[in-house]
This record gives sequence, structure tokens and C-alpha cells, in this order.
Amino acid sequence: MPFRPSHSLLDCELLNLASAFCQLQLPFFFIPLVEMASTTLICDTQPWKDLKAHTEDIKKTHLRDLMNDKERCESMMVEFDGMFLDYSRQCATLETIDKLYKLAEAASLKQQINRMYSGEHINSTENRSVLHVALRAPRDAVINSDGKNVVPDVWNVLDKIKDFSEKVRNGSWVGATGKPLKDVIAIGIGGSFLGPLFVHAALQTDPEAVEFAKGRQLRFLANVDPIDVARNIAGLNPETTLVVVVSKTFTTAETMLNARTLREWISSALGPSAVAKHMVAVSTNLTLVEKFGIDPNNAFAFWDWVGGRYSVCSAVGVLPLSLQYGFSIVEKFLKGASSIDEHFRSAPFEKNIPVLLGLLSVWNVSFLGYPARAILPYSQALEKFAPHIQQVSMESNGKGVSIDGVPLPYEAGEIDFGEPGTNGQHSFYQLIHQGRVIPCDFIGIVKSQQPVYLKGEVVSNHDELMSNFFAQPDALAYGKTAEQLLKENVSQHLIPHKLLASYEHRVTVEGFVWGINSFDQWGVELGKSLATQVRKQLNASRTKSEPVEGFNFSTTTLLTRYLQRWRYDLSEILEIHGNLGKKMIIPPSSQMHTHV
Ligand SMILES: O=P(O)(O)OC[C@H]1O[C@](O)(CO)[C@@H](O)[C@@H]1O
Repeated sequence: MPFRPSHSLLDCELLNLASAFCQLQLPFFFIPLVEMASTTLICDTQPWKDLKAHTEDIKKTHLRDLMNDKERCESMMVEFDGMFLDYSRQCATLETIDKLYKLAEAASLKQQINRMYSGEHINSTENRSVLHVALRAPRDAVINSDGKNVVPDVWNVLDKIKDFSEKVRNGSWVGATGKPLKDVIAIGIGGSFLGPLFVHAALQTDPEAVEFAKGRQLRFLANVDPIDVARNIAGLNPETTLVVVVSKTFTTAETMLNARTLREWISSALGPSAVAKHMVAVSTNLTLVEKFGIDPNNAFAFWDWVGGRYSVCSAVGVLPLSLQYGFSIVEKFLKGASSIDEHFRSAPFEKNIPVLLGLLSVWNVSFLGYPARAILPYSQALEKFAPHIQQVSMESNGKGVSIDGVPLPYEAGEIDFGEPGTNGQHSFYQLIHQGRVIPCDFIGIVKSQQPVYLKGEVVSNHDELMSNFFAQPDALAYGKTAEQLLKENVSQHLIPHKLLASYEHRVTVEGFVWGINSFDQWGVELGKSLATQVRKQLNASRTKSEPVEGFNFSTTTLLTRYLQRWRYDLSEILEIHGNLGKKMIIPPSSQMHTHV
């Protein structure tokens, strides 16, 4: 069985530990859930073998020469609904693209897409359908899961969100002391956080959305690190704050501890009954929501056919964003994503943006051997796009076995990273220019949300930004000596909804071609269960002085040192809780060190 190394670094300064850098060997995660199937892997098909052989031709070709072929470049440009994709800077010829279509055929890509839209249980390890497209479908659409049209359920929740968010925004739903709720803290992590944060960042400076958000704040509490709590509640008054607990399962340890912490913040300031007015939930698990103490009437449902990382268009994103910007703004977002859903389902492959993006990714990863992809939006409003796509892509396609449980003899999945241009240029672009070949997604926007044109300047500020957007791809493509590749994607206006849906579907295309299940995440689940074992140990050692047991030497050493460096007994724990409860404010940073 292969092994993958990983690093863990305890922050030596904060914890006052001696150097604790350690290298862990984690077993590559294999899921023995499904019987080994006799199905053919995609690498055994003729189109895969043809592409493998074809890489030799491509290696002899310089991108500079490919870029001189006008006809080739022209056929590598696709436009749809305000998006323009130029993939002419890919290390690919028209023959490559043709061979990729054949690969798609061998992977039954069209049929797989149809199976997804028709609600088949394509997430076979969890026995679920995958229907995030239903979250943004028009009211009259019919999309079935297990023989039931789910669209009316989707719209029931959307209507409920519209109604609730309007009440909060117009002051007919007020806090326990009668004050309007103008600030929202959304608690959630992973898919219950990254998508909503991305959209919030994209809307924050949108001229129309800004008007609707006047006087309101939306914050996100994700990390279980108490520093994140302190930062979230800093300057907020529980009397005017609404907390939205977002968790598909309502069991995620980080989210639930943060939810209990903010419940304490509210009830210690306003009394336990205030929770009913100040806390609402988004979840598929309404039983646990009620158990937590949130009235199920104040809960907004979604369904197990929505994967966490694909959930931004469910109540997960729609509720907090509607509270901040109003439902009408969010509805436009849903419509934009829906337009790409329809395009993905029906457009022929040669004009299908997510399909092209997905096939090119497969080409780069599995044939050219480029494991990473840089996502480079030339728009500050898209600053959280790369972190969101990191989860969508890496949690989906970070798999080493096929959907039938067969270990993959080829690389699948991509390492995604990125920063808005031009910040990235002053950070990691050097490596892309001269160090390693990294396929790049350059994303440019035609019209700025916030244009500035200073008198006397040669160009407007947005043109200055876009000068870099146009220059960098060519610098990479032509270089001075080295060969690089990239693709460009220009949008007319800022269209986060269409980008989001395009990238979601791109990941799906990759997964279908690689023959993996893009919709489960068993590796992450392993980490969660190991954390449970550590949590039990910390409790036993803190409260009953039990020695650290049951871990390997390295973890035992680190845990023991951690426990020795900051000891507290139960009375101290109560005191800390007391502080949270009464003053609630986490000690200001000057006092924080007293606990270390
Ligand atoms: O919404 P939940 O159930 O709290 O889960 C949060 C996240 O945890 C994961 O299960 C693992 O990171 C993600 O898939 C999910 O988005």
C-alpha cells in the first residue's frame, strides 16, 4: 500500500513548546466499502492509450508555435452567457482536443451527466443522488430524486428564507430586548462556510448589493480556535446579533462547539430564552437542531442529495446572504448558476465550458503530469474563489481509488491554490515563470464593480489591473526560454454565480472521466474519528491525570508536552467558562498570554 508523507507543526512560540516539527506518515486512504469490481479503468481504454502516446508529440511542440496558428487559437475560444473562455495557451493541439472528446466518450461522460441530472444515486458509497443543480432550478422545473420532484421542496425553503430575511431586515423580527438584528454571525466550516464566504466577498462591493447591505454586517465563524470566536464577536452586541448555525450534519465538532460558545454568549447576556430570537439553524438534521435548543420553526432545511461543498446555493448560503443583501440579490445569483447548469447539461462538448475545463484538467494532470493548478482571478471581489474551489476540487477528487474500489494506476485530483492578481504576481508567480510548470486559470472581468480613473493617469485603475491580466499569460506562454501553459477566462461583468457553477461541473467532469466518486470524502472522516480519540485523551489527562496512551511515539510525545506546558484543573476550567459566560468577551490579547 502506498504511503503519503505529511507534516505537522505545533506553534512553538504560542504553546511554549520546544521545536515540535514532526513528519508523519499517513497511510494512503483506501476504502474497502465496495467489492472490487471487474469494471475497466479508463486507463485501459484505447482513447487513454492514444492520449498517452500523443504526449510525446506535444512535448516536441512549443507553445509559442501553437500560438502562431490562428486557426487553432480561434477554435479554442468559447463564449456563453457573458463568459468567454480562451484555452489557446494550453499545451494542446486540435488533435489533443479531439482525442479528449474520444476519452470523454470512453468514460460515458454524456451518460454520466444525464444520470446526475436524473437523480440516480451516483454517489454510490453513500447511496445518494447528487442534485445541487436542483437548488437553483426554476420554480417550475422537475428534478426527481427517488421518484419525487425535489424542486417544490427547494422553493418552500427559499420562500421561507425570503420571508424570514425580510422580517429581520425590516425589523419585524427583533431581538429579545426589542432591538433590530443588524449583524449576523454565520457559524459553519468547510462547505458550510467557504462557498457563502466566497459569494459574500464577491457581493461586498457590488454597487447594487452594497445599497441593500447598508448598516448590516455579516461575519463567518469557522475555526474552532477561540481566537476566531473573539474576532467574530469583537465590537458586536448580542442584543443586535443573529447567529445562524450552519451544519449539514449538525454534528461537526468545530461548528457545534462554536455554536455552544455563542449560545453561551447570548444567554449569559440576555437570558436563556433569548436564544429563540437570536439563533437559527441551517441543516439536514432537524432533530439535532431541536435537541440543541433551536426551534425547528427557525430552522432551514436542505437534503442529503446536496453535498456539503456543493451547498452554497442551498439555505447554507442563501440564508446568511439574504439576511445581508436581501433575497432578490441572492435570487439573481441562483439564476446565474442555473444558466450554467443548463449549459452544462445540454451544450455540445466543443462548446461546453465546464466540460472543456474538466477535460483539459485531466489532460494536464494525468497525461502531462502537472499536479497543480493556480486559480488567478484579476478581481479582488473574487478573493475567496480559490479557497472555495480548493475544497470543491480537492475534497471531491482527492481520491486514489476508483468508484468501484480499485486503486488507480494514474494520478487523479489537482492541487489547487490561488490569489487574486496582481497580489499573486508579487508572491508566487516567480515559480510559475521560471521554476515549475503550473497550469493557470486567469480570470479577468471587463467592468470593475468600483471603477476609478484618476485625472492625469494613463489608464483607469481597472485597466491597470487588466494590463497585468493580459500580460502575464503571454509572458508565461512565450517566456524567454521555458515553456509554460495557461488558460484565460474573461467575463463581461463580475459573474461569481457562473464561475461557481462552471467550476463545480468541471470537477464533476474530471471525476467522471477519472472514474472516481467525486461526492464522498472518507479520508476527511478518518481525521474526524482520530480527533475524537485525542479529545477523549485530553479530557482524561486534564480531569483524571490519566497518562497519554494508545498513540504512536511521536503523537504521545507531542501530546504529553502539550499537556505539561499548559495545565489547568477543573476550577480553572469553570473560571474560564465563567468568563465566557459573564463577560463573555475572550480576554483581550494582552491578557490572553496569561493562560499560555
Ligand atoms: O456541514 P457540516 O456537516 O458541519 O460539515 C462541514 C464540512 O465537513 C466535511 O464533512 C469535511 O470537511 C465537509 O464535507 C463539510 O462541508
